[in-house]
Amino acid sequence: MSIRLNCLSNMARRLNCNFSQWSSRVFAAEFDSRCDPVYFALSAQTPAADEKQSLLFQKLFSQGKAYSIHAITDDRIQRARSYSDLQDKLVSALPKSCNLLQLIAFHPNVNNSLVKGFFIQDALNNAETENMLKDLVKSEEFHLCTYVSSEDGTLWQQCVWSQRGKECTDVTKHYITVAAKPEYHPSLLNIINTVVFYSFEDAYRVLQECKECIPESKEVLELADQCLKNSTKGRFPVIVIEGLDATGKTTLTQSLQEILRGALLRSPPGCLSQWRARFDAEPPLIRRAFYALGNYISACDIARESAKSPVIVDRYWHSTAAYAIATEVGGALESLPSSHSEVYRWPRDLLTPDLVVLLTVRPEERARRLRARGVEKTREEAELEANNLFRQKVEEAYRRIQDPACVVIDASPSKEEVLSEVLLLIQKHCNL
Ligand SMILES: Nc1ncnc2c1ncn2[C@@H]1O[C@H](COP(=O)(O)OP(=O)(O)O)[C@@H](O)[C@H]1O
Ligand SMILES: Nc1ccn([C@H]2C[C@H](O)[C@@H](COP(=O)(O)OP(=O)(O)O)O2)c(=O)n1
Repeated sequence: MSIRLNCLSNMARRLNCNFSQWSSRVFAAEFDSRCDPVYFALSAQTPAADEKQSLLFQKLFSQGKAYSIHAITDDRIQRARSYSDLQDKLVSALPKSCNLLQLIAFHPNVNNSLVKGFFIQDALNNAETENMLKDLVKSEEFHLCTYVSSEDGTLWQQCVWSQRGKECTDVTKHYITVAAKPEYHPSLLNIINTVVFYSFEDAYRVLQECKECIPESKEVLELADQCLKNSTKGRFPVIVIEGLDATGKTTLTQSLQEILRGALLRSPPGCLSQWRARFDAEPPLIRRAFYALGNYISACDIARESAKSPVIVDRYWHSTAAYAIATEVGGALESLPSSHSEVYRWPRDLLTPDLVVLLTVRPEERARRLRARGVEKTREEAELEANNLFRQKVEEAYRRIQDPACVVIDASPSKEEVLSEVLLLIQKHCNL
């Protein structure tokens, strides 16, 4: 995997890559999101042979032939979209003998230094694989490396491939050494301003940069332009109901609206519904900026309505941040940023509700509710199984968000019991 992504912006510099610019990057190849990645770095000098290291590297590099590839561009929108395109191309076109791993390169402790790519193990050393990857490099959008061992198989080198005229040749070689496991999972480096946005301007800027490639962005930006950036809450309480799918948000918010004679709003607001699927299909940078702007647009409605009556909101900032963090952070529950991390802070310029209630339900009860909704049993069970870790991560991220923190309610009991518990909470927190 190249180490130079955000340093080099043109072909000339790519061919004459300066080793010092990228030697400090660490690479992480992930076999399975539940296990630690294999961390490695590059070295200009021949490293001392090390038995443990060579065993680790054999697992990575010696399965037939190994390659790494990533998109090259300084433009963050293009880079995010190229990564998604590359993933689609690799998944559909690589021979079945290939094993596709996530490979990330990063500068330890440097925010937003993370570059995503792929590591490919081709057990059968298939000519088709190499041809396909070389074709991708010809587009000059991607950067390709191969990995070769010394004759005795104890040392490994990374060869950087480049397109020269019509030929694809290896231009530079560097030794590979084991890198220390970083204190935090490297995915944490790319949360702030890449998947979670802490101001209107930061989210707005992403969609502005998308205007050319996603024309729908202009319409979303126009709606955002109409909303007051610092919407001030009225005198009536604002109550947000949060929770995973099928925890009972719709049921509860409707009952609360009736009982409190309030306004029922949601984020993203109805005016964005027509573009939701469009932005859901985009990479996290763009998709999450869309949801972040949705909160600011909802905040305008909340400000207006809370001058007239209590306001109940179905999902808001907690959902935006919790899903974004849980999706971005690879690995186990323990990989989530620690409770006091700044990623759990509330955006300074976003209207703050009086109460945020998080509905949680036991997994069996959630499965029962989904069944009652008519979701096919086997598919739903498979989904639950596959997403169990993800669901735990989202729920844990919800619980860690601060100022305001959410009040957690067990929503497994009957609808009436859940409603009366939440009404008690509202009385206590909102003087109603
Ligand atoms: N407390 C409850 N006890 C039993 N079933 C419930 C309860 N709350 C909601 N449900 C049912 O669970 C399903 C999911 O609820 P819903 O309100 O649509 O959740 P969400 O909006 O969070 O996806 C619906 O069929 C609903 O009738
Ligand atoms: N305010 C919000 C609401 C939803 N989201 C995102 C977070 C998740 O990716 C999805 C969850 O939406 P989902 O369709 O499961 O939820 P509902 O069925 O609308 O309750 O939307 C958000 O980022 N911000």
